[in-house]
Amino acid sequence: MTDQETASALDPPPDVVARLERMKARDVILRVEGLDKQFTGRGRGVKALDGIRFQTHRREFLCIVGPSGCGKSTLIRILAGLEAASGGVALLDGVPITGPGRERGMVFQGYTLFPWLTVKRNVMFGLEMTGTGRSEAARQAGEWLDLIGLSAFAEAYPHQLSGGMKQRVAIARALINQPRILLMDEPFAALDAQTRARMQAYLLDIWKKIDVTVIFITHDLDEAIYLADRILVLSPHPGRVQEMIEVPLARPRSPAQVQSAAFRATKARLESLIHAPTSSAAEEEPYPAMPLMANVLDTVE
Ligand SMILES: Nc1ncnc2c1ncn2[C@@H]1O[C@H](COP(=O)(O)OP(=O)(O)OP(=O)(O)O)[C@@H](O)[C@H]1O
Repeated sequence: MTDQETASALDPPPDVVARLERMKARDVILRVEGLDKQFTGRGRGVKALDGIRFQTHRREFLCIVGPSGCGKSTLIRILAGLEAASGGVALLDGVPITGPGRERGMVFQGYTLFPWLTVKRNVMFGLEMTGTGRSEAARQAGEWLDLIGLSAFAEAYPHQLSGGMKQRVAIARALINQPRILLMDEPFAALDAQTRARMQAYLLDIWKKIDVTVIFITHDLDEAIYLADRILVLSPHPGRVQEMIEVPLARPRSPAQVQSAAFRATKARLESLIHAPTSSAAEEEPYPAMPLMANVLDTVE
């Protein structure tokens, strides 16, 4: 693809423009203004985030990508209220985030189900914690288990489930409290490629059916393009907003779109941003040349 072909493939077609316009006409649900994070401690401090600024609209699917160490997890932990910012503010429906809250659901990479509770009790947990009676919590958990196709496993324990099933339960557990935002930090990274593809399609299916905004961190550019309305690209050392990219692909998404010019152009654009040389002083050192081990007498290349 020439640069010109890439540029024109990045222009969304009219139906995608119209959908993105409808999305931007919805209320802003999350506004992040000048967010900084400085880790202090023994030795020198680390500036993880510097002046992060963006906003998401209700029912948007926003992915966040960037090189390792650019502060993606730090950012989502601040949005979850698990970490305090050093400066700036994140506002959910206009209210500053100062700690965890039930209007934010979370799904992380590690399987975070309680191993000593059954699948159904895991899903009920959030409701019971916020004061819903056990029978009502059980009724709602039953509905969610139907929705995620795991009713037959209601009385099973997490160790009896596959990785994909565990993450489906984790998603149901996060959504049962009807959060405004679902925060996902590499939720499918530990799954094999086939299960991961099924989980992506499955997540889009749920997202379509309920009123929730998704913020999804991933290392996988194909995953980001397949899922997102827009992709926030961060640069490292310290993490800064590099670009917000509108994904020029129609919905519903399908695996066949991976072959399209728009998909390939978006991936090329993301790769050029993420692998661009940085002028930062904290740039990674090249690996030193490695000597052969003393007992290696021939070469393999
Ligand atoms: N608790 C902490 N104390 C000190 N430094 C930290 C802490 N947590 C993260 N950092 C530093 O902040 C920077 C951003 O880390 P973070 O884990 O948010 O990046 P990331 O983009 O999620 O990385 P990865 O893609 O590898 O998961 C890194 O330089 C990291 O070493």
